[in-house]
Amino acid sequence: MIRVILTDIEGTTSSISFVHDVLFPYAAEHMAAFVRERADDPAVREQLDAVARETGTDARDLEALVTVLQGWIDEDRKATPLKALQGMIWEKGYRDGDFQGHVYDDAAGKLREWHDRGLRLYVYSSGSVQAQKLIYGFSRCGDLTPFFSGYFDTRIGAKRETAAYQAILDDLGVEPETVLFLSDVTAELDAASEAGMETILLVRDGDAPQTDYRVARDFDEVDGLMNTID
Ligand SMILES: CSCCC(=O)C(=O)COP(=O)(O)O
Ligand SMILES: [Mg+2]
Repeated sequence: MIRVILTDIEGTTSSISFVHDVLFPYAAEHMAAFVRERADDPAVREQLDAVARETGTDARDLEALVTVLQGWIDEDRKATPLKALQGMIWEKGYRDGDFQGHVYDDAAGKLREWHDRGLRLYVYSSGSVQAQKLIYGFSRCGDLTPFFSGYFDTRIGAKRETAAYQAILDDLGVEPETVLFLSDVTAELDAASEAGMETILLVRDGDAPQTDYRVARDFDEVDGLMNTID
């Protein structure tokens, strides 16, 4: 019986285009100024040092670090220091009202309903925990953060690695078959099911791929499929 729902963000609760056409360009536009202005802030410095270590770049060469980070944004690299810096940059955009977090109506409705039914809800995204709290806290459907019991990002591991899902299970202290993982990426479902979790593939747009996974078009269909899982 499912007691915990672990959800992906991009392509699952939220549209891919919001992340790629609004969030990523905003971070790209503001990255250089942010790094220049905030490089001495210990939280920012920690991430810049991590970028420098990972790439062999001089940690004091801010322009070179920005070039690396812009390249990572362009290739959608799920690198923890980039994700941390993006979260810090997006905070201003949300607070200034430049954009609201995109969450599908069906997702917002079911998150509330599942929470009220006593299910425990968690997020697992490549976006940093700060970015996760922002997209749900400043969502177009209102503040959804009260529905979540916790958040996981790439600091627990990469989303296509089984070890990350095992680490999440250890952290939650629950049996794998009581956890339902929702994602639009089959490689992530492969890793989660290898760890013993139940899974549903979200296909928000277009044709469903040939797959053995349960497929849902939205969270109303997820809710229906959940009843078929023992
Ligand atoms: C937290 S919103 C930004 C999401 C993000 O940065 C990203 O790379 C998408 O990752 P996901 O694991 O949600 O597909
Ligand atoms: Mg996704």
